[in-house]
Amino acid sequence: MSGCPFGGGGPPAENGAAPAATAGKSGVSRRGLLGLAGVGGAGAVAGIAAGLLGRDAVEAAVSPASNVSSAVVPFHGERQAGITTPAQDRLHMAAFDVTTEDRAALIRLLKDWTAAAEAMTAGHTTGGTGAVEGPYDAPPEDTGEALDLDAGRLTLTFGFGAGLFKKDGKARFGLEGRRPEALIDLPHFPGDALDPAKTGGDLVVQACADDPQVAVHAIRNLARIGFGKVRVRWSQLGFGRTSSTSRAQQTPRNLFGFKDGTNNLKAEDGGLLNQHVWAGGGASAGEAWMAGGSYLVARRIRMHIEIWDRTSLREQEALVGRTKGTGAPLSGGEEFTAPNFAVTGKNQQPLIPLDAHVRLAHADQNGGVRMLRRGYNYTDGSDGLGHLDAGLFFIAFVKDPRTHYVPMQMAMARQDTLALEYLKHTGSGLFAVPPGVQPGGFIGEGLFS
Ligand SMILES: C=CC1=C(C)c2cc3[nH]c(cc4nc(cc5[nH]c(cc1n2)c(C)c5CCC(=O)O)C(CCC(=O)O)=C4C)c(C)c3C=C
Ligand SMILES: [Fe+2]
Repeated sequence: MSGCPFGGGGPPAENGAAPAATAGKSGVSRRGLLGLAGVGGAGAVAGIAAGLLGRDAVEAAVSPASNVSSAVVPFHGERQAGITTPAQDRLHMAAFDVTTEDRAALIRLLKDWTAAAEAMTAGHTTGGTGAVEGPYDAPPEDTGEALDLDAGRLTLTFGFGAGLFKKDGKARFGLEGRRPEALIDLPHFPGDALDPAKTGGDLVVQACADDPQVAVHAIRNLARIGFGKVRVRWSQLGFGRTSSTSRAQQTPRNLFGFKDGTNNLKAEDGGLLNQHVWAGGGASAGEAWMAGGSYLVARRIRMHIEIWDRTSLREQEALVGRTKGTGAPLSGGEEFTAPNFAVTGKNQQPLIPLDAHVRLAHADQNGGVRMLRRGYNYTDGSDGLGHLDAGLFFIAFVKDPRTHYVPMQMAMARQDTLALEYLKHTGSGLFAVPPGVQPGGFIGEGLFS
């Protein structure tokens, strides 16, 4: 761990941000604010900070969580971090229902979340006084469990659900005409067994980090800041990324034991990202705020691992269409060899079966569309019937879910034997992820301008 993340060097960021060194803060220290506290008391600090110094000064005054990580992923940038930035190993995602109907309160929340996200992704505590420097008789501004931990490459990625725009037939927050057409209500897919308590949400926050405590701390503090304005609808912990988002990363494995993420879109795929991941400005002026953003599809997919574990290796490989050991396609070669769907074996049957997952998911079968997958394994205890509630928390970022997710999911739900016999979708969400935040701006600013 090194010195201040705003002062040091750093590699170029992959979210279009300047390196940490130039991302830029003026560097008012927490100690400086505490000096003010001596004049008016710590309680006055918040008022001074919020009212007189302005948000930049408050942001700059965040207190270091202790050591500052060299592993800081810049929060600011053209795109939000947590999409093409290298996938970390831990996830805590939370969806929130917005309980206030006050537009100003919602904007205030997004500004407060921005300030907290800037602080936490830099390895700092939240608020002007952090976890232990505030008034003794008031709850601390930061919950404290990340003290002594570094930034852990924390990324916080924010998205807006359909319920932010309209709920129970009523437009909300003056956002009529601003809902992007691509932010559809996902259709019911055959076999869906969605739990309403694990589905939907007006806002989503994806927290990814190297350390689960860092990710959990981040969501917890955002929920605390949102008290009285938002309520957690569902949250999901994940471990063991199930995708690579950079060619520098080794392909990880899912809970079926297979390499997952081999043929994922990766940060290095520049032009393809424009084609398949980054959203355009939409057909109407009202949705221009989404240009450069993306759409996040989340699906909680339970895997029937006990049945899988009694399935032969031959059958497992046929279901996936790749070998379990190396991840090579069944048509031959090594992990990154392109699958050949035409080649047949001794019995004239295709080496990659017609119902294999990789065949049905491949761009050739889906009008050329691709997606950037960024999912995680999960286990949430057991179901009381002797089975683990385990699976894959599928996350994908796509340019437009109508073309880049729904048709592929529909085909899988109908024809993919892996999906039909071994998977059950129990939760779901679709969120519009706005472009990145610039210094001095706030999350989703364009939506409110
Ligand atoms: C609708 C999209 C997809 C869902 C849902 C999905 C679920 C799912 N996938 C696996 C395991 C693997 N998937 C692999 C490849 C793959 N999967 C999708 C899409 C969905 N998967 C795509 C687009 C691809 C790439 C296809 C290609 O272009 O070749 C693989 C192979 C390795 C890889 O390329 O990543 C595995 C293994 C599980 C277990 C699962 C649900 C629990
Ligand atoms: Fe897949």
